[in-house]
Amino acid sequence: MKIVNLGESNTVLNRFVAELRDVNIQHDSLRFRRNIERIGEIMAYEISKDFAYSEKNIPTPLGIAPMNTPDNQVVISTILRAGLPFHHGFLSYLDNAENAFVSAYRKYKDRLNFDIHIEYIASPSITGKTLIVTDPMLATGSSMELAYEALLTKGAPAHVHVASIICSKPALEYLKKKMPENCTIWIAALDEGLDDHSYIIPGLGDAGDLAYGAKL
Ligand SMILES: O=P(O)(O)OC[C@H]1O[C@H](OP(=O)(O)OP(=O)(O)O)[C@H](O)[C@@H]1O
Ligand SMILES: O=c1cc[nH]c(=O)[nH]1
Ligand SMILES: [Mg+2]
Repeated sequence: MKIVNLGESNTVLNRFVAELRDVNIQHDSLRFRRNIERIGEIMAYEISKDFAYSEKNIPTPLGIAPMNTPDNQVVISTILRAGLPFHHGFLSYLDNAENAFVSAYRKYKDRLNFDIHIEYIASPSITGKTLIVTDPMLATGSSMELAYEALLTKGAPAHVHVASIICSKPALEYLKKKMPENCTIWIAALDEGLDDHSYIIPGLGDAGDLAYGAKL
């Protein structure tokens, strides 16, 4: 397993993450969604450096241009709801990828305890493919673990990329144990811990609500 924290380098990515976190900026939901999307675009570009490439002869109006292009069959998979703008960012750059969607939500038994429910999955076969599972937040890591388990009912991927924006240290430790050896975890920030409601501290709050509004 490999872990890549893109936030460790000083790039414009860190400004997009800062804007997601900033209470004075994050309530602009259009900007919030677009920043998640922009981070998806950057992460897709970074992950594409891990793909397998082969040379193809591309016909131009004036001749033949030898070009190295990727050969991986990619499936971008997203955990609803907060994953949607992230998914779109990935799809902007990996536009010939296939797509999968999984629903995961926290059902609170009381203020502190919850189960995660997976009720919906729409996915092509993932056998032999490069599976990218995207979700902007990894708090306990349970939604990612359960979504990945649900996706395994659709085949055995050749490689798995977990792509997230803010990951808590406990979630990273948890996923190191739960995800397979052929997995790379990509994050943009590693935060210290969780509050008693299992929200990431300092985190950004509720990504789904900030992107799409409060739910009942
Ligand atoms: O690592 P975990 O402890 O499982 O928490 C992370 C999950 O929480 C968020 O979704 P949420 O359940 O808030 O649903 P939403 O996107 O519909 O708001 C986030 O997008 C993850 O799916
Ligand atoms: O910090 C958190 C935890 C779960 N879901 C979120 O959107 N944020
Ligand atoms: Mg969710």
